Amino acid sequence: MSKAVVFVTGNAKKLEEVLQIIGKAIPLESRKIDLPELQGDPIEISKEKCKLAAKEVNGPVLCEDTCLCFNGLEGLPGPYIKWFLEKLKPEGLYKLLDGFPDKTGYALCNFAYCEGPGHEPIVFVGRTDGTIVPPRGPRDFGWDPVFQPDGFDKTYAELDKSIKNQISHRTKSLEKVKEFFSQKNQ
Ligand SMILES: O=c1[nH]c(=O)c2ncn([C@@H]3O[C@H](COP(=O)(O)OP(=O)(O)OP(=O)(O)O)[C@@H](O)[C@H]3O)c2[nH]1
Ligand SMILES: [Mg+2]
Repeated sequence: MSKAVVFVTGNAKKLEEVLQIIGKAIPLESRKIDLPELQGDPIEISKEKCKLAAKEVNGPVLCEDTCLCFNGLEGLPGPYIKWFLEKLKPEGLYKLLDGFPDKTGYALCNFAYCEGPGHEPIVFVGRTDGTIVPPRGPRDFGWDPVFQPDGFDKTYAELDKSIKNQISHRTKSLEKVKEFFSQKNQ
C-alpha cells in the first residue's frame, strides 16, 4: 500500500483491540482525536465521523462507531451507549431493562473508510447478537461486563480476549475492511 491509513479514535481500548485483530494485515497509523458525532442512524453517524476525520488528517482514514442495542428498547441506547454508560455504569444499563422481558440485544461496529476530503466514505458493518445480563467480569472496557454473546455462558468481559476477538462485532466489521483492502491492493 502506498500511503498508510490513519485510524482516528479517542478510545485507547478500541485502538488496542483493532491492532490485535488486524495485526499486520493493514499498515495503520493511529491518531487520537475525539471527533464530534451526529445523532441518528448508525451508518450516517460513522460516515459523518469519517468525513470529519479525513478533513482533519487530510488523507485516507478509518474510524468506527460502536453501538449497543437492546431489542426490548427498539435498538436504544444504540449509538448513544457511551453517554448511557458514563451516567448509569454497567449496573444501570442492565436495570434499564427492568420491566422488559426481552433482554436480547446486539453489539454493532461500523467501520468507515474515507480516501480523503471530498470522498464518500464506505461503511463495513459487524454485528454480534447476545443478551444483556447483570454485570460480570473485569471493568476495564466499557459495557463488556453486561454483554453475553450468543453461544457463550460468559460475558465479553469474562471471555479470554482472544475469544472475544474471534467473535466480536469489531472483528466481523474488520474482516470486511481487510477484504476491501486486499481487493483494493491487487
Ligand atoms: O465494552 C465495550 N466493548 C466494546 O467492544 C466496545 N467498543 C466500544 N465501546 C464503548 O461504547 C461506546 C462507543 O462510543 P464510540 O463508538 O463513539 O466510541 P468513543 O467515543 O469512545 O471513541 P471514538 O468515537 O473516538 O472512536 C464508548 O463508550 C466505548 O468505550 C465498547 N465497550
Ligand atoms: Mg465517539
